[in-house]
Amino acid sequence: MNVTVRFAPSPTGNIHIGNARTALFNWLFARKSGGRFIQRFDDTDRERSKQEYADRILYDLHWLGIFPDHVDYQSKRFAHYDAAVEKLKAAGLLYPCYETPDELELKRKIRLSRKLPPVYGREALALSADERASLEAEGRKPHWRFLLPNHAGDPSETQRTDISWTDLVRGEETVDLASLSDPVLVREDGSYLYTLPSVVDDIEMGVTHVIRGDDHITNTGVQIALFKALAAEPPVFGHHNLLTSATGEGLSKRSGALSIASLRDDGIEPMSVASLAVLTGSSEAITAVSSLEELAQKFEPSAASRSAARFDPADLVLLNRTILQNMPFEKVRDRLVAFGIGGPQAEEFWLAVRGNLDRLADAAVWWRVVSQGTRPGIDFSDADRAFLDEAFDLLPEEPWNGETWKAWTRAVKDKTDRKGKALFRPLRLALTGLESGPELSDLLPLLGREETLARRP
Ligand SMILES: Nc1ncnc2c1ncn2[C@@H]1O[C@H](COP(=O)(O)OP(=O)(O)OP(=O)(O)O)[C@@H](O)[C@H]1O
Repeated sequence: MNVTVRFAPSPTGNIHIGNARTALFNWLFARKSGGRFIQRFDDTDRERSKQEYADRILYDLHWLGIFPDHVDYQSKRFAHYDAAVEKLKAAGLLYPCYETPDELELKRKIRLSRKLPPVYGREALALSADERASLEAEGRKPHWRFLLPNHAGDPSETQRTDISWTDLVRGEETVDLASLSDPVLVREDGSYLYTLPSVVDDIEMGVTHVIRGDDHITNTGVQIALFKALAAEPPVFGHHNLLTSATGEGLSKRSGALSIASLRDDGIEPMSVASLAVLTGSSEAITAVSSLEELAQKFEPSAASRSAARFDPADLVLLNRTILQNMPFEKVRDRLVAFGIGGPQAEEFWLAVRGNLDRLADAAVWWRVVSQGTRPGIDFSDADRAFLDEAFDLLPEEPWNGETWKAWTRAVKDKTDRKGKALFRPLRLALTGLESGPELSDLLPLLGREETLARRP
């Protein structure tokens, strides 16, 4: 089977980590099966949708390593939706309704008081042509509902009409259509709600697998009915659990919380974000994965758990450390240039400091420590000062390499009465101005003898 998946956000804000989970699930699924990934913008709401947001979403996806095979916009496809509407009307499956929101609310209350399910009672189906004409003469415009294939007779019947599918993530799933109102597909002003354009596009774009958040499970029941009403075979569906904030709040594009842009601005590596977005809330262990190819190997949709999972950004920093620790120089060479890190020592420098970084930008601090000379102005005690004097006198001659530090400190230990922390701490402080940091055996050759001597307090 030629797999085709899609990611279909509304371009109404910056995507957040939950949206990224959906995008990545689709991307990894496509990569695993050699399939296609369609980026489709659900921009039928012309008021709220903006091209600027669509561009930002594409930028965020590229940053994560997702490069769609095709990009499309629903706002360019209204003719296709209009054609589907005509088909449904001709089949008697889309019917005009005239109730105002207040009238609907009243009907809902009456049904509840009669202990009936609070669904739309299909009263508009019974309207005659004359009744419809007079409602329209009053100035009412119809909205259009899809006649769900449930208890085609009296909606007050309690008979169930189940729609079932085998979910890629959750296994057997069932939605009882009898518990749902006939959904509105077209509003009074002629604009489309999400349901119909999504199904028409999935059919016409040959989407074989719809993978999305479990906020869509009920929609899927309705959409499967709509696929069938349009004489199409429904795709395979998969619904993964949603991510929440660390304190359990839901995420939304409008709030901006945990947006991909904010994590990027915070200096987090794309693979830290991708690893955590995919592995959180699953039975897979959370580990730092270094490429999307490797993540695709680990990815198993059915490993996602059924309940919402908290996304803790503190975990990102831990993953980031691991990812940077294992990052080869070729992968960061160009990015280091942006921090002024380059030249013949750059690779050696990277290998010396990469184990000590929370974020790539931290490398700039170490570059300054190594290349610009640090005169930390540490107030050493007289005893430390005397010790350091003796130690600096013992600095080996060049050439220096990874063994120089060991040779030097061995000589210092033999000559002075110091060992352990009493020996290493003042040396580290004198050389870097800091109590901790990269291995001095790695830093020393980068400094060179002249610069090291210049740091003698
Ligand atoms: N918190 C979440 N965790 C995982 N997936 C999510 C989350 N929120 C949305 N999604 C998924 O992201 C995809 C795009 O959805 P959509 O554009 O509706 O985003 P949203 O953030 O829910 O919307 P809104 O613009 O209303 O904030 C959908 O497949 C949806 O299931």
